[in-house]
Amino acid sequence: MPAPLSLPLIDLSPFLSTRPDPQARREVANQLHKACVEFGFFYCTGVGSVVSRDEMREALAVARDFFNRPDEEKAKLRIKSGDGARGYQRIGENVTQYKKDWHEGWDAYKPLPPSLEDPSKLLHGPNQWPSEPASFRPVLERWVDKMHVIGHALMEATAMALGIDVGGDSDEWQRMKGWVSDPFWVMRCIGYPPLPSDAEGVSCGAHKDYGNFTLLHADSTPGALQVFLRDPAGPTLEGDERGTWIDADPVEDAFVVNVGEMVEVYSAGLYKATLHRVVHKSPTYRVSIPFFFEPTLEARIEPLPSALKLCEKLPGAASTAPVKAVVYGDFLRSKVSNNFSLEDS
Ligand SMILES: O=C(O)CCC(=O)C(=O)O
Ligand SMILES: [Fe+2]
Repeated sequence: MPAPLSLPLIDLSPFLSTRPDPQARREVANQLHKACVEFGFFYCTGVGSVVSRDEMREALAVARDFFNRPDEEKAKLRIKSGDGARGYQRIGENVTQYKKDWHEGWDAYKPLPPSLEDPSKLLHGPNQWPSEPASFRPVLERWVDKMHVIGHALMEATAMALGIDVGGDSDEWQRMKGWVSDPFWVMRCIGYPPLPSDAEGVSCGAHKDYGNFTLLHADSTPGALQVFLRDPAGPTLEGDERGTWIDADPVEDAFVVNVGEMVEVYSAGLYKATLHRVVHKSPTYRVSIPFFFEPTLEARIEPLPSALKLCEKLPGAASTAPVKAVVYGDFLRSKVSNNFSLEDS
């Protein structure tokens, strides 16, 4: 029997070091290129200079403590119909492909300047931070800052992976940096009770992430997150793609990173956003914290010339349909408004 496939591990430390080693960076960029063409997913290690093991534990602990709070307390933070995005959702309120997801969640987005805040407008409300546990907000605000450091490092590694010169002032690298000059980040805390055998959906239905990079930190529960490996001869049909579901079990001190649909656009279809889902059946309460390192709302994301050149060299890996430019904010608004159950019970 062939060994079960697992996602590649990439040590990002050369991109986080203050003393750059060009050869080490080149090697990481090459690994990233291969991982993004083949999987759209990888484990990111070597982040200890940014986030310690204790901080990783603490982030999960405050999220778990929040989910343990009484339902009435969590309900006060429920996502309101106006902003439609920031706050708490009970089990079943998040919907993927018309099926209710078996998880509860709390979502925060980059805050808007007070002059632009308007809770009656999609995404324009304030974040609804819980007051208990008291350390929830300071711990997770620090987390947001740290995820930005890793996000920017991933951006540089991706530029190199696409063959872009990041040392000088190349126009393409300037453009990429501009796209993430003020990321419209999203952070979710997700709590997964065991999936009942009669649930109509799964813990989190199969989907692709829509933005730039997702940095997922989850507790040690195995057999929950699954990634769809595209394979024309694979046993499973998901939408119009054939492939195989593989487990993406947690690796200590590593993030699970995946590329979203915006990377697919600027890499001209070379680095594909990949379907993933959560099917959590074991009898524990699983907690995860995906952080979405996204473009600025105004960024007009378009296929990069270097990516188009690479596609000519790798015709099999590239997208068959031409990839169109999109303004990230427009794309995001269309996605967010589709994500929630319409029931208001
Ligand atoms: O909880 C997880 O492992 C994955 C969550 C996820 O895919 C998402 O929120 O986009
Ligand atoms: Fe996801």
